[in-house]
Amino acid sequence: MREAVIGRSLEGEAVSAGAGLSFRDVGYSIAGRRLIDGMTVDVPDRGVTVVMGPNGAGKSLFLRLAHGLIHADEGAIRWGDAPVGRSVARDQALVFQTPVLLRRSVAANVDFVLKSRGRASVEMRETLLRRVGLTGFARVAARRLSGGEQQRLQMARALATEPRVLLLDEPTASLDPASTAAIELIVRDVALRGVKVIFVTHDVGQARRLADDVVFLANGRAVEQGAAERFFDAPRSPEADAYLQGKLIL
Ligand SMILES: Nc1ncnc2c1ncn2[C@@H]1O[C@H](COP(=O)(O)OP(=O)(O)OP(=O)(O)O)[C@@H](O)[C@H]1O
Repeated sequence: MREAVIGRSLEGEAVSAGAGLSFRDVGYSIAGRRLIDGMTVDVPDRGVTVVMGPNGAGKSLFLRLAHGLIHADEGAIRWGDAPVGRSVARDQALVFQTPVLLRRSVAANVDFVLKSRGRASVEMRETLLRRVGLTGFARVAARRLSGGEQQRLQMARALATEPRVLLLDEPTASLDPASTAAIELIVRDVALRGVKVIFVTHDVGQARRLADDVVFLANGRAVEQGAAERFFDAPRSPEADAYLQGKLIL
């Protein structure tokens, strides 16, 4: 079967860009509809950046633009000194809400990614499975795992690429609190190891637990960004204020 790409990284290939992300006046339209509109964002090169905003705000498009999966019509997107592009994307892993896995064993799922980097070994696989709390699951068919376990396996596959940047698009949206906590632990561990994390979520509690800084989007624009503590204590924009109070923004 065709392998679904969840992230790419080429060992030994130097990428000059630092992990700091900047959007400058970025525009993106589909069929004449302006979905991202003059978006300017600066994301620090360390820690966990949480991206929040109402449905349709442009969070997924933001991640896809940042990863180079789609291309801006206007403006500039850079990671450090380098424009977003293939060489930068190779240093990143992107994890979606719905796990994208091979219909094979847990071990085969991790080995596939390790092999693609020429570094498959039982030891590496076991280390990765331990990091995501799946020790002892190697021979289990991936499709037999619970939703939370599948998402942890997807995290192991992402980490197998040794990304410098981990982009997560609502990875816990369909998980129960225990599975959500497990993913959050992994995310914190990854960030402590120096990997830049950009995490899209609707869950304000989760955002408070994870965020070092926040980017808040509404209507295809970044309406607010900055340190998490300040954002949650005193949001400056009416949109973020309404969102944090659970009020619908149209
Ligand atoms: N391929 C596409 N074709 C047309 N419109 C699109 C496409 N992809 C996204 N959009 C529109 O762009 C807007 C932003 O979409 P996006 O998926 O980034 O929102 P989001 O903030 O991630 O929303 P949600 O919280 O619901 O996941 C939405 O109005 C969506 O309908």
